[in-house]
Amino acid sequence: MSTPIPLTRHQGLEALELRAPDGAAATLLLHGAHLLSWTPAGAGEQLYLSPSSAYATGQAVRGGVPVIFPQFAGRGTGLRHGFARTKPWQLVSAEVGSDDAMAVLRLQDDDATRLVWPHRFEAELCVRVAGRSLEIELACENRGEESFDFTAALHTYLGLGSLLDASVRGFSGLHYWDSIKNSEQRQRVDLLLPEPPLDRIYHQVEQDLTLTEEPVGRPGRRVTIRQQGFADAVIWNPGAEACAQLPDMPDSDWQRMLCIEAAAIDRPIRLEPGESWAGMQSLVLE
Ligand SMILES: O=P(O)(O)OC[C@H]1O[C@@H](O)[C@H](O)[C@@H](O)[C@@H]1O
Repeated sequence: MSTPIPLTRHQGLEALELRAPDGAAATLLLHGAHLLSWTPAGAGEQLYLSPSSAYATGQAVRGGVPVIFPQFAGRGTGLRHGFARTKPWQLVSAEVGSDDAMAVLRLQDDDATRLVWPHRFEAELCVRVAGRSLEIELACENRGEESFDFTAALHTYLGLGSLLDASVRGFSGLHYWDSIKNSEQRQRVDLLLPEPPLDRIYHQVEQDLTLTEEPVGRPGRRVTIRQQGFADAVIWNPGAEACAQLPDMPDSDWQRMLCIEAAAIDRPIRLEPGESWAGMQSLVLE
């Protein structure tokens, strides 16, 4: 048995409040299919959301989980980080099940998207919360008559008490592109103590990543991050200087976030007519 979730409004935009029977919850905007909030059952907010973010048509929200499609960053001739994060998506379904809450949103090509990316496509984003877990799945189908390539990411902003207490594990032996040093590097140790500015694209990420926060005298936190269908993982923190240049983020908030993104960048996804692809990022609060 399932119960439909009604559309509501958040910051003046259409939104869905997902709440599973066990209390796990998430807030999803139709604008950009942007996930703003994730609170696992019995726990607090896990995502960073900028208090100075804009909520307006054509603008991207700073924080939560922006959907990056069909272009990652400036790697192409299209819009930086693609158009998906600034377009209105359509509601396909949203319901509370016996042990979860789930929503599916859809984006199709239109005159505006074909102007910047001349392809016919149908993308879907599915968000599911249950207990201590969050699953975000992005899928895309080629609805046209020619093949196309795209890059994509689920640009997850994890919220932190303090970056100083945070570490990430799971990168040992991986090669990465350091976008700040503009060079390819290899990570030898497993442990990453984020020292911003940090902007890396790790390749061939097959193992789970673990974000740990260990504040002195306060309870710690561990989130396991798994990805499927996405070969790369991006770690990004702007640091003090670049954060001060961001109009939609308070100057000191780089200390309160770390982006861990499931991404397909290094080898763009190629879809032949009629073909489809799906990639998922799942997060579990231990
Ligand atoms: O400011 P934007 O467009 O949301 O991008 C934020 C960051 O997104 C990350 O994914 C990129 O690796 C960074 O280079 C970029 O600065």
